[in-house]
Amino acid sequence: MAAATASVHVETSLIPLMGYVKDLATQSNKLGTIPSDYDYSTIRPEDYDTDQHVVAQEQVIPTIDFSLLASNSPKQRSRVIQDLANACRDWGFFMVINHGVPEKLREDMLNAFQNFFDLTEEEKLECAGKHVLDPIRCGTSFNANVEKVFFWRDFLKVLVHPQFHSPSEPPNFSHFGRDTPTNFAYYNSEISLEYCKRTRQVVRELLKAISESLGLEECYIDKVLELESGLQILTGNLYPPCPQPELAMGMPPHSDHGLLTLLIENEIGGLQLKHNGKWINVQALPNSFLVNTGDHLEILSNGKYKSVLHRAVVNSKATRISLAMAHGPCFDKIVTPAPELVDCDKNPPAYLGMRYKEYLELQQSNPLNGKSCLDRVRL
Ligand SMILES: O=C(O)CCC(=O)C(=O)O
Ligand SMILES: [Fe+2]
Repeated sequence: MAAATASVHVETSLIPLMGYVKDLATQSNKLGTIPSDYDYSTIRPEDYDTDQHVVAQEQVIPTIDFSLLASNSPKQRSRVIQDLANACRDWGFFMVINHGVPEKLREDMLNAFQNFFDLTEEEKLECAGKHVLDPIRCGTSFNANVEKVFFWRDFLKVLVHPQFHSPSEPPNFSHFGRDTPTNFAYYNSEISLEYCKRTRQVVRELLKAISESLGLEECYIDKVLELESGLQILTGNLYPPCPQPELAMGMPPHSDHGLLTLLIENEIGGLQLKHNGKWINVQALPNSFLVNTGDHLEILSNGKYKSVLHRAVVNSKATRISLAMAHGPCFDKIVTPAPELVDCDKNPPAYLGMRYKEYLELQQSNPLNGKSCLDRVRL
């Protein structure tokens, strides 16, 4: 008991010393420079490519019309499944339109996170710097305790399924409520719960279609990975304006741990993905979800669908906020390639099985570095 208390004390004490990028940005923008420990270009030239902002020509990113998945016409549904197969195989990324999640709900979520990031450092302290798998955790960079270079990013991570958490609960968090005439909380848990439910529905439908696209039965992924109690983690990312955006990085190249991540952003772009060896700027269609395929889809599909490498670059003009909703298997599930997709002669298993919880802990407690976590289970 004493040891647990001590370790929490040590970790939380690191956060106020380092501070949030949001506060640092005000000072840096006055000076016109960033501190050297945010200069990503000197430390990771291989990722920096010396041409962070030289990206491939705009390309047409695959778009999936979600409403057609519910189509009565089998022909139309099978066309969307084929589109999903192509997107997962060739890109590991697609945009989803006509998904039915109301625009107002998305805006309310972005506002809730904006309100959270607007809190003072002291007010944020209750959510700060705990263990990587704690249900509510905010901080800066990715894992500031283990990084040599920091990223131009603050975050709030909330576990929202199978247990729903919200930073405005339990009641002792209520002092975060702004002192406005109505004294409403900065983060409305009902709105968050609704958003989580709606995005989970979208993902489970997409995964049914993706199952079919792999030649598996429709509910295969849902059943085998026990998505009824699957993990859902909501991460809000804040990227304040940066006076030297060509030197800093919001989030370094990485793949996501789960199956599919649904991302929305305020109107400011910054997400890039690696496609055919080049970085591509993602320009979101209005009201669309940006969908990344994660490491566990790569494992389950035995490498047929590779998780996409992506990163977030920053800019000097405007604050960017993104909300990434990660969806994964059940925490205790040991995920291996689907036996139906393995053939001992022609297509042997390419990944070892690992409990999803352990995988997540491994990814979150190490520096975020490309697909280094997946490499640990690659055969
Ligand atoms: O902000 C973005 O566009 C990317 C965020 C991201 O990759 C993540 O939260 O895993
Ligand atoms: Fe990501």
